[in-house]
Amino acid sequence: MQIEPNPKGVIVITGAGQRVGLHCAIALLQQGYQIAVSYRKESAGIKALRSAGAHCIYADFQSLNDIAAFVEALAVYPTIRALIHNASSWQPDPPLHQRQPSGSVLGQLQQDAKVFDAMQQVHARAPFLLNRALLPQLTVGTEPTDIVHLTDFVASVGSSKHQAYAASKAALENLTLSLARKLAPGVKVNAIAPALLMFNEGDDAAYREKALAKSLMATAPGPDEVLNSLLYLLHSRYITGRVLALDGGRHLKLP
Ligand SMILES: NC(=O)C1=CN([C@@H]2O[C@H](COP(=O)(O)OP(=O)(O)OC[C@H]3O[C@@H](n4cnc5c(N)ncnc54)[C@H](OP(=O)(O)O)[C@@H]3O)[C@@H](O)[C@H]2O)C=CC1
Ligand SMILES: Nc1nc2c(c(=O)[nH]1)N=C([C@H](O)[C@@H](O)CO)CN2
Repeated sequence: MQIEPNPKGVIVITGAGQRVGLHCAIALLQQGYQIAVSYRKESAGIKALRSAGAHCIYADFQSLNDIAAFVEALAVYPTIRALIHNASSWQPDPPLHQRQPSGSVLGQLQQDAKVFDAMQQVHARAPFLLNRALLPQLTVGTEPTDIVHLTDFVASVGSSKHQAYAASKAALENLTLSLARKLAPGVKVNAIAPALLMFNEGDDAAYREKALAKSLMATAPGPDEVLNSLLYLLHSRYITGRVLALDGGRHLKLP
């Protein structure tokens, strides 16, 4: 079965059950786009999106079977206006090991590899696979369409505690460049690289103060900043292969 094209088009957002993804999905629905999202947790956000008319599809992007099922579920749309890769897991690196004479090296490597592989799978492999699989639907019409990768400020400067996460976001930034070359002029491919956008529930006052002090603007601007950047990219007919920095001037803050 194919779904009648919505005049504003279909926007696919991954990981839209909460926070930035949810905020953007709701706002874009209100602007008249048809929205299809991926989720893992059946959250209040997903229930709200479903009742507002969004197409909510279960997918864990560490699983190739789930990625295939997600692509198959999206086959109901003959065309896709934009594909927004927001799904992400901010996992810290495991603690550095003290080598024990009797300890298992393999066990330690497995623990480290689990985090590294998870980060690459969610942030680099899944977008790479989805971009290729959904390309036919992104290249139907004559108007340019969009792929947007949500990366991170740390992709360009590294992170001592989230090395695997930062490396995987750097991989995604590099895919932005390759894909922009490959797909122009039919598809614009850009990245949005935020520094701190919003805190997590358990972040204490000391952490918040330290995190805020890292940027010149010294604020946590919230998800609207990403929405505004997305709309800017969707409305542009010229920007491709760029990384939009949403970092409050953090690049100018000396350590
Ligand atoms: N928040 C911030 O301050 C910053 C955010 N960013 C980036 O902006 C984007 C949005 O951030 P934010 O809203 O905070 O992200 P969150 O961590 O709050 O949410 C990300 C979403 O990704 C989904 N997800 C996680 N792992 C998987 C997986 N294996 N397969 C499929 N989906 C998965 C989650 O789904 P579910 O809930 O269903 O499990 C979740 O809804 C992310 O790409 C993030 O890296 C960058 C810098 C700063
Ligand atoms: N997927 C996520 N990525 C990131 C998160 C998050 O909660 N989920 N949070 C951050 C932090 O806000 C950081 O920028 C400052 O502490 C980074 N990435």
